[in-house]
Amino acid sequence: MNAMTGKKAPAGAALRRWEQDPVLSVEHLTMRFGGLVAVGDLSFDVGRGDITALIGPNGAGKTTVFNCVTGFYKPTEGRIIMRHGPGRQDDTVKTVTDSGLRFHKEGGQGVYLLERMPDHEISHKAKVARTFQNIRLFGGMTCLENLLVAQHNPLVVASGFSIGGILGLPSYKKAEEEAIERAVYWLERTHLIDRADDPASDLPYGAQRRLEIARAMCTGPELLCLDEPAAGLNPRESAELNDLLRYIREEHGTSVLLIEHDMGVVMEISDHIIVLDYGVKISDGTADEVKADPKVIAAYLGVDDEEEIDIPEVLEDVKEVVEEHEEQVHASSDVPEAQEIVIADAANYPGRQPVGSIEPPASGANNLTRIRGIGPQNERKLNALGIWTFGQIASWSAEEIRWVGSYLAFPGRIEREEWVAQAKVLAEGGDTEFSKRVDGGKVSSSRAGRGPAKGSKGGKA
Ligand SMILES: Nc1ncnc2c1ncn2[C@@H]1O[C@H](COP(=O)(O)OP(=O)(O)OP(=O)(O)O)[C@@H](O)[C@H]1O
Repeated sequence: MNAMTGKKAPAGAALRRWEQDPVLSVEHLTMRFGGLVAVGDLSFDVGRGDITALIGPNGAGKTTVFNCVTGFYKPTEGRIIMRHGPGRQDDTVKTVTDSGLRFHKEGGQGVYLLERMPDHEISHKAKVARTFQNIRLFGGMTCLENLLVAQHNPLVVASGFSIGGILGLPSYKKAEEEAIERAVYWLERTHLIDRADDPASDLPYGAQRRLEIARAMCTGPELLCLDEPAAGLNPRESAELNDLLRYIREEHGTSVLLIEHDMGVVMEISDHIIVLDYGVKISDGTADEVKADPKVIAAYLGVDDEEEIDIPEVLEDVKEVVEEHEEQVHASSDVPEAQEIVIADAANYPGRQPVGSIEPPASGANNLTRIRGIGPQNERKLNALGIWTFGQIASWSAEEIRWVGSYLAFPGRIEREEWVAQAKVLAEGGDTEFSKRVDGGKVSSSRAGRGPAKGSKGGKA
């Protein structure tokens, strides 16, 4: 079956590379919103290991396709097949379709019918990861924390849904170490390792885009779906993005499906381009084929030679996009649901505070995320140790610094001694450059301002 046409390829007709070995096939996809047909009877294949671009004018239906593939929308009609392992696996696809099951996997192979699966299964079982048009990082968490939270699922599984975690089982410790290793790897690959301890909302726009990709890659996807990854990037950042996507494909064999308006990016890196207009496919082929297609030129690339670009207007648009984005980051600065805290080596804790003080001291807790390098995840772990105030951190002994460093298992670039120095200033009621930015709302934090953590709870020892 040919996903482009929905028909069997005529005898003798050579299948395109992406038709022979598709990681994803979208077949006869239709999505209606009331009377509006956002996507109509759309079929295409995404080749394994390819960079595939979905392009088209505004409102063509690209994001709707992404939302159907990643389970945010249930399609009105159609089938979306994700495959692990080589080839079309037509027999398995038929068996799964006829059986009414959602997927079948065996050995290294698997067939997943995404239109039947909830979004969390699409990411964890079918291994499809995505980024969004408007960045959706946890702005108040550090870069490293954002990448650890993305791997929440394997950690929960390794902890036997928390019981093992509380007991500090080796499987949990190992999974935690692997999660950190993976996070550090992707921070290095995306040139963000020096910002590991900084809140995500404190990064420049282009760096946040890279962090989103790093976060998606931490889940070990087979297919990475990127919604306008180059939006708002300057030419240097766009070139870096191209290199990163090529690296992801070449070194990890991850297939990439992207929506992109930046034709420089699309034409340079895409192996395969699908063009939509009004929810319908108007072209499908290599960059050279699509560029030469009169339908595409008419619908999309056809810019009148006489037409002049109004630079001030473009800059105004960019400003709007950036402002909208900043609002989004601040809006999404909530900390996701807390995980159980593990204190595996509690008996050897050299600190003066009792381990596992669940409640803050009567005098109130400080907002420890005003210390640069302590994000909300670390703050919770410190609270679970009974550390609630700047004064406590300011008085850490060298031994305690070492112990806490290993407890947090946090390969931060900001030395613990630097935390202690900041804590000393804050404990005296002073400010640091960073705390001023937190207090001024310029950096998202676990909570607003300088005051005590109301209703804050630590984990169990
Ligand atoms: N949840 C929804 N409810 C109603 N209409 C929707 C919904 N989502 C999308 N649409 C409509 O479907 C059509 C396709 O929208 P979509 O966002 O998929 O286009 P797009 O190609 O991604 O556009 P852009 O490039 O501007 O992001 C548009 O007319 C849009 O208004």
